[in-house]
Amino acid sequence: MGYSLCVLGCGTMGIAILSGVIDSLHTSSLSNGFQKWELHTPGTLTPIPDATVPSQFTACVSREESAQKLRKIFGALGELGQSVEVLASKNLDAVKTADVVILCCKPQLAHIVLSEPGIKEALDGKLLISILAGVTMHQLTNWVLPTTRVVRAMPNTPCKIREGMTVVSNLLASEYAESDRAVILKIFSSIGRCRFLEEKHFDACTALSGSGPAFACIFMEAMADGGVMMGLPRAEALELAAQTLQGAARMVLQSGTHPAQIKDSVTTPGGCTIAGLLALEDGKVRSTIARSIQIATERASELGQPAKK
Ligand SMILES: NC(=O)C1=CN([C@@H]2O[C@H](COP(=O)(O)OP(=O)(O)OC[C@H]3O[C@@H](n4cnc5c(N)ncnc54)[C@H](OP(=O)(O)O)[C@@H]3O)[C@@H](O)[C@H]2O)C=CC1
Ligand SMILES: O=C(O)[C@@H]1CCC=N1
Repeated sequence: MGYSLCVLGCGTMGIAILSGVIDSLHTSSLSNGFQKWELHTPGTLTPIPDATVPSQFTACVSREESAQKLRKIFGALGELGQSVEVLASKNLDAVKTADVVILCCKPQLAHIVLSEPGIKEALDGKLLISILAGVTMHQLTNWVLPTTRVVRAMPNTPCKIREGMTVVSNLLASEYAESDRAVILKIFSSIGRCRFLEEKHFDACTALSGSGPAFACIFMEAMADGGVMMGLPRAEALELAAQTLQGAARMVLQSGTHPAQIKDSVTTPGGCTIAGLLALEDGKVRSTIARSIQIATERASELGQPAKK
């Protein structure tokens, strides 16, 4: 029916991706792994298996303690009819039985994980999706056999609630490019938005959307703090801040409204919004936020690279 998906290094991001994908299988009409129905013989509808939908899941970690935690997390998802096999220090067994592998370990461990005896061979002819910040296609393709199809993806933590943003590097030409693209789109579109971009943009994407939830949450927390300063209860202040950011973001995404237009429409002449905006500008908020993306991009480019002497 479907294929076997292995998450190699199932920590924060691995859990976010697997949880989102399994949730999407449960809630979508594709949950049975069939794409559509076909009229084979008159009056008989036969399901066509969807080869882009995963149906078996493996999560790999290094420590048994982490495996125990994952079994609890994914045990709950088992009630949705999907089970995840959790393995500690058994990467080779997992990769051997997988069709598609998502590499989610720390960037500095990538080479060690991929050089474990037998892993290269186990990845032969398979699709390897790396979500590691800073580890380049050039490095990854050097660490596997030429027959392994490698692609980079940069997702973010909201994948866990299927509101993620994932950027995927353009696929290398191969006879599998089209089917790989379909598999990748199925995984990452099921847990949020997904778009393809050239690899040269990856460090910037890592900073903007990969790290972005952390930056957005600093802004959100600060807005809530301001509300608390002015006497709002903490919980309500946070709800107001979060829903306001979500609303503004949805206006941009859904109707294509430019952020400056939204800002202008909120800003009544002589009103309170312009007073607040000027205070923000006094604090150089725009350059501070833009510089944080610049600095994070520069740091992303160093991750997974040999330390400079
Ligand atoms: N966090 C984020 O928001 C994002 C992270 N990324 C990228 O995702 C990757 C993972 O980040 P994150 O999830 O935060 O990190 P975590 O530390 O949460 O997860 C790393 C996982 O790797 C496992 N691991 C360690 N050594 C091995 C090994 N030898 N074999 C198999 N598994 C191993 C760990 O298991 P154990 O606990 O047993 O050691 C752990 O489960 C990084 O490369 C990062 O750049 C990309 C986008 C967003
Ligand atoms: O902080 C990091 O290095 C990772 C990559 C993007 C988000 N978290």
